[in-house]
Amino acid sequence: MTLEVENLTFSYEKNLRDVLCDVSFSAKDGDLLAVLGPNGVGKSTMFRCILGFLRNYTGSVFLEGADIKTLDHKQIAKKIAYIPQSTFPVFNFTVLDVVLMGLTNQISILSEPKQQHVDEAYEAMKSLGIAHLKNAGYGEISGGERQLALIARALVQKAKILIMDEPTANLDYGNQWRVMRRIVNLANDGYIVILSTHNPDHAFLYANRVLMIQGGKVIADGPPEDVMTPDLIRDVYGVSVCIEDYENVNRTHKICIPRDE
Ligand SMILES: Nc1ncnc2c1ncn2[C@@H]1O[C@H](COP(=O)(O)OP(=O)(O)OP(=O)(O)O)[C@@H](O)[C@H]1O
Repeated sequence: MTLEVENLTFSYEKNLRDVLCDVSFSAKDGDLLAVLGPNGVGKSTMFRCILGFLRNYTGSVFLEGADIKTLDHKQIAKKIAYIPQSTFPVFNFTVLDVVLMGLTNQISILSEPKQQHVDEAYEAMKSLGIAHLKNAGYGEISGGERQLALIARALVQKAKILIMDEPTANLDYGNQWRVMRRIVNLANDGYIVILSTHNPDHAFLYANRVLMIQGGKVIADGPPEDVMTPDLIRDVYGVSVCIEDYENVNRTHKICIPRDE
């Protein structure tokens, strides 16, 4: 699987400033790409373009060589699963219903799901520690639990590319580690994972590549240790950091995963 983004340029309204400007990058099997950048620089907008939600951009997005604009949402959903930043519920489905939506390429949400699909959804929920919530209303669980439900929904979709918009933003410390470990395992299994995060530790420790975005432009793309220098972080975020703590970390995927309790 390959994803190629070429010279992506987008503005929400004609004659307004470009939110994305000439963004180019590519990702291949096994990449865990962390997209970093301050609030409002265009990370979610870039994801929406890649996913085909926004189409009036210039430039191109190629999914396995096919221009994404030629694919409909179902075709895209077979290859890309998306975890949105907002977990706000629109309808009060049960948690199980929401997770089953990840299988809508295989089942109709209007018919009764097969036991096999329910089992699959249940296993995904169990692996994320939310199986006990299966009959709870999606609108009646916490923000972190909703985020885990959306991750479970993406997992059952079995798409080889996962685009995750701040997937750990609502999670407690333990769940952050568990979800990051799961993400790393997926990348080790050959999935392409592209995630935005405001947690530089996650990017530094787990990603094999970091894309730094500022003002809608990619200002750096490379291994974390090359991109996340104190100078660049000061330029982008206006804060001084010390990265010495990471110096002795063997930043390979497997070693940085905390051991199971
Ligand atoms: N629907 C919209 N209509 C007009 N402008 C929008 C819309 N959505 C986002 N924007 C603007 O586009 C810019 C980029 O927003 P985007 O959500 O992509 O940023 P982001 O990097 O994901 O930010 P954050 O880290 O805060 O989530 C911002 O200036 C935002 O105000």
